[in-house]
Amino acid sequence: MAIDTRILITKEFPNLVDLNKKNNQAHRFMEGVKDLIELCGDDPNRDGLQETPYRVFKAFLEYTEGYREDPKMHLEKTFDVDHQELVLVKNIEFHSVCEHHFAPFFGVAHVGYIPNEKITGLSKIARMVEGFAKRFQVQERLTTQISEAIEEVLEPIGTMVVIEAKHMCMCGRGIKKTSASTTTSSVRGVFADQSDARAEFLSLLHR
Ligand SMILES: Nc1nc2c(ncn2[C@@H]2O[C@H](COP(=O)(O)OP(=O)(O)OP(=O)(O)O)[C@@H](O)[C@H]2O)c(=O)[nH]1
Ligand SMILES: [Zn+2]
Repeated sequence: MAIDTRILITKEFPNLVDLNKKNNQAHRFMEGVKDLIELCGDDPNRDGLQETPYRVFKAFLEYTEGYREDPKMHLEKTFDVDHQELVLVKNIEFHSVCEHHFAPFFGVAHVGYIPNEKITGLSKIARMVEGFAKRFQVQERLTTQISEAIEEVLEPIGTMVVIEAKHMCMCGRGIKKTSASTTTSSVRGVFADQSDARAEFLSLLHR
């Protein structure tokens, strides 16, 4: 029997769904997924696909939860510490969605900065990365947004971000290069001005 997906979503996402409005956002999204299933050549009413529009809606809310926060906010709780040396958080795993194909891309972000009085909690850097990753993205913008957030909130001596990722739109479709990975970087302050600073970041990164 078909479940009333609108009732389920109302319980889980009360702010997004108003059951009294037939044409609410969740309902429109799920109708779109049903159309997609039909256009691809399958039957949205067959047993295995009946709950799929609801699942896809929930999944997209998760993929895009970064739109419903300001990721910079996570950095705002700072501590005054006299440490003007590199702080490098390596291998922050992330999952994002490529804005061209809605295919996943995922990998690791390495985030380094040289504080100028203000430091933030290490987990907050990972939270900020998550906030920018959970949007429709390209890898270059993700990389820049992370470095600019650190620059803006922590006002450090310099910031350097390197992201390594695999794009499913290049692996499972299109050119189908399953081994290809992409590295991007964004440098600000002392990392833009001094090759020594970049070299220190890279030597700690590859340790
Ligand atoms: N620069 C950049 N390109 C990306 C990213 N994610 C996906 N792409 C690329 O976006 C491009 C979109 O190209 P289009 O020609 O408009 O789309 P397409 O016909 O599906 O391209 P193919 O993937 O070559 O089949 C492709 O080359 C993708 O590899 C990203 O994060 N950064
Ligand atoms: Zn893509």
